Amino acid sequence: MECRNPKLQSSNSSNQTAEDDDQPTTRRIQRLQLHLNPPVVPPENVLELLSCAAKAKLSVNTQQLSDYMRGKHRDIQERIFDYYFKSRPDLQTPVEISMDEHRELCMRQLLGLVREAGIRPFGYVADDPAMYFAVAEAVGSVDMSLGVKMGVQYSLWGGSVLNLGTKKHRDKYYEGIDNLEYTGCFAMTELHHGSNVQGLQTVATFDPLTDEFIIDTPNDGAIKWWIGNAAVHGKFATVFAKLMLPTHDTKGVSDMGVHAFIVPIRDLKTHQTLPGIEIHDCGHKVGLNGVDNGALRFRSVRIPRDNLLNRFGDVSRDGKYSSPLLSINKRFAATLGELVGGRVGLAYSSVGVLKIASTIAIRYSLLRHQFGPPKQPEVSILDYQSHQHKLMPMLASTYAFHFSTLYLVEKYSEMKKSHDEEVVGDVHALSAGLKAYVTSYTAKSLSICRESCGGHGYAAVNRFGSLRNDHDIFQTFEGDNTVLLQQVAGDLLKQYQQKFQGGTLAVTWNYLRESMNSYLSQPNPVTARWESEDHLRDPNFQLDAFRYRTSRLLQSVAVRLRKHSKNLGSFGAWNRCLNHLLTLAESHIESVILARFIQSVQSCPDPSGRAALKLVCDLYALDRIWNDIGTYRNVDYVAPNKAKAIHKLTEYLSFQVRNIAKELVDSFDLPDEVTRAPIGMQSTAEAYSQYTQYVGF
Ligand SMILES: Cc1cc2nc3c(=O)[nH]c(=O)nc-3n(C[C@H](O)[C@H](O)[C@H](O)COP(=O)(O)OP(=O)(O)OC[C@H]3O[C@@H](n4cnc5c(N)ncnc54)[C@H](O)[C@@H]3O)c2cc1C
Repeated sequence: MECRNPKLQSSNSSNQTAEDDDQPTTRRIQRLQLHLNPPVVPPENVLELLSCAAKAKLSVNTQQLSDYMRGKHRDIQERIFDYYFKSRPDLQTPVEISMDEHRELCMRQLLGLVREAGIRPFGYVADDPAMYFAVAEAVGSVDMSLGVKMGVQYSLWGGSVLNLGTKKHRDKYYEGIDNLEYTGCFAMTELHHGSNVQGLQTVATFDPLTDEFIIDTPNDGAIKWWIGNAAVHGKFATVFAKLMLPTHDTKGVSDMGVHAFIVPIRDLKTHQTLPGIEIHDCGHKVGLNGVDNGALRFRSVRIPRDNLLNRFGDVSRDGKYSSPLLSINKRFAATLGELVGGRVGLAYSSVGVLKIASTIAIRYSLLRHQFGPPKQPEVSILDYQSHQHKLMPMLASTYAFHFSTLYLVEKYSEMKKSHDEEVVGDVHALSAGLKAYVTSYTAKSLSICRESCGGHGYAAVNRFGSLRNDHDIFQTFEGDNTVLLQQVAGDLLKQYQQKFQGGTLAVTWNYLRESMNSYLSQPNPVTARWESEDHLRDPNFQLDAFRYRTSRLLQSVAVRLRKHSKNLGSFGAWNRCLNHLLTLAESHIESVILARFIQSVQSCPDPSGRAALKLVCDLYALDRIWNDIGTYRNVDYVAPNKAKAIHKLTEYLSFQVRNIAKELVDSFDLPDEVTRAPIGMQSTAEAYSQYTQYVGF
């Protein structure tokens, strides 16, 4: 593509002069840098990618790019779309629907999927997680409430039985969970405690006389709250409660920590609420009203000893406790660790939502024409620089997240097979970080998409309202994002300490080994001034910038924590540095996302697709650097001239991406039934007519 930005051209040529002035030193430092930070992309490949991306007009082979993107599980997604949109259009969710009708419809949608379309998600939870996440993404795009309801049934309730229970539980419950006879809930959260799971107050006391546990809600704060499937459809609940064992000392009982128990809540035949259980409806929500969230109170509810999900801790007939894990903290970590699948699914589905929203917004922005030069046709609103600024980095991020969440799913599947400790650690931190980062980004982007479509973006039929309302809670459930980012920061600090004690680093953190070394020296004053397009678009520079920032944040927060701990204690010091820690976690996740994106660009077999991805990847990287330019400037990693060049190039790349924006959203390969917004139809010729028909013309 021709460089149509004269300012950029002149700045590039002047860069050349600046570099030439200093050539011998520059080369020496470059060599030194290459030694310290081996390049992720060999220089000859960088040139090839750049020359492709710089061609006069990028022509994208949508089919090939789409084939590269869609991965292995497209067939099952097509089966799901065919079922809901072709065979059973009566199961589609209308734009206007009451809460009660929506809940019933959602249940029928799920029953239809399992019993009529013959898709059995539970088998995938057990044996093929990547397939399960593909199913979840597809049903979520039919109706996000359906995606969440399915998640509650199979990933949360079913997953707790599979992952926290043992063979006896699997034998007894698998079939019923799979065929939806045993509908169930995952009852962890209480009125007074959500994120702080160790603060739960529900108790399960062992009664050795009857060989039962007695489940009790000791006060109003311990009422289980927000429990999906509880208000209407659930027959069982996995209840998280403190396990109390009788002792022969003065205390009388001993608290063994939070464990999970299967508690029947409704009669299997009559569906009546069982004795001792009180259920109320959490009522109408901001979104996801197809899911029946309820509140549960237990009054001395007796369940057999066998209902303890006993993989990480068991109680014998005579009331003795045993566990392969020695401390309460270890058992707690192992229990929660088994639940990361939900986070992986949310991160993955959130990218699906972002694809739908950005597709609608970009297609409409191409179609919509407003104003123009005097006496000339009006221009597409996507030709406005401000509009490109709103939507093109978002499109680039969507691609970036696509590849990183695919990677997360791969890693999660590997973890489920190998149980390798290093992979487990990596998946825990990566799933927490990506879930938090991606869902927060998508939530913000949904508002930007609505706004970028003007008034028509506000019509419910054009989807942004329901997408935004339904998706919003992705930031909170399965781990609040702010809390999850702290886990990532905590993990980074642990890795940092290990590094200085000579330990090994987990896979995703490996880069710290090199970048911490380069961090310890001051930024190079010569490279800080390099501003040529070739340099700024070199993935080695981009990754180095991301990793440098993370290393610096990590090193400085470690020093601050140490300093504040002396006076404030570790809790107070952590709180004093909290914003710093959150920035560190985000910075690390951005580095991981960029590294995956760069690898995915290189692996794309089709040259036209590779060039398009390279362009989009550069925009992702430079936009993020520009967003945080203050940090880079403060430490002189980037000199003023380079900061200016980064800004100019980011705007120019947005403009270049705009020119292939249609092909890039088409490559997401979302059928019109999935986007469903009249203003976001694939064929722009139809968009206005669909919309006018919808209102009755
Ligand atoms: C629609 C919906 C469905 C749900 N489904 C289920 C379900 O099926 N089963 C279930 O068990 N639960 C469910 N939940 C509950 C959900 O998991 C909790 O809402 C979530 O864990 C957060 O807990 P909380 O709401 O108590 O928020 P809190 O933990 O009270 O957090 C409130 C705010 O405080 C901040 N905060 C908290 N701790 C810290 C900290 N250490 N540092 C900094 N900031 C902090 C958070 O960032 C947040 O902004 C659901 C909730 C909703 C709304």
